[in-house]
Amino acid sequence: MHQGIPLTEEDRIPWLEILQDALRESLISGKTVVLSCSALQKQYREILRSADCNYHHGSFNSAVKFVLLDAKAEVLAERIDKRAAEGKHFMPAKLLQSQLELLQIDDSEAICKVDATLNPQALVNAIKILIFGPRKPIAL
Ligand SMILES: Nc1ncnc2c1ncn2[C@@H]1O[C@H](COP(=O)(O)OP(=O)(O)OP(=O)(O)O)[C@@H](O)[C@H]1O
Ligand SMILES: O=C(O)[C@H](O)[C@@H](O)[C@H](O)[C@H](O)CO
Repeated sequence: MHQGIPLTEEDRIPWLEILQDALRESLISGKTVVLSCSALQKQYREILRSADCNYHHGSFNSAVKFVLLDAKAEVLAERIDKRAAEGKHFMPAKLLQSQLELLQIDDSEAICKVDATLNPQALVNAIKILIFGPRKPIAL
């Protein structure tokens, strides 16, 4: 990617399988974890959902939940350019288009979307509500 060449399926699958193992370990030990991963395609997300030993392929009902940090291409391009200018990241902005072309979200997956232009704390709050539901008022 650093050289401006997108990854291939063959590059991604073994990596996703390593992530699946890491998620499975966390699920088995009862830990709640956040995994940040592009998981652009439905088939990639299925690999991660299968970290839940009870997962039935295609049911989308897994202990592994997905949240899409949703932003327009222009916002993403601006952020990538800024990062590249600071020399902080391996991915050149010219790879953004191929990433967006690969991003495939199927409505039936019911993936939670949050507006990635919110500030980080507002994003965390929104994600917590989507995953765990609203906080219950404390009974007096
Ligand atoms: N909510 C936000 N508001 C404003 N800027 C943000 C926000 N989230 C991220 N950014 C900026 O966008 C850039 C990318 O953010 P970050 O490195 O967290 O993304 P990432 O998805 O983890 O990236 P990658 O997977 O490519 O490493 C950074 O310059 C960061 O400061
Ligand atoms: O599968 C891929 O093509 C990669 O995981 C990418 O998605 C990037 O690494 C990411 O966009 C930058 O963080």
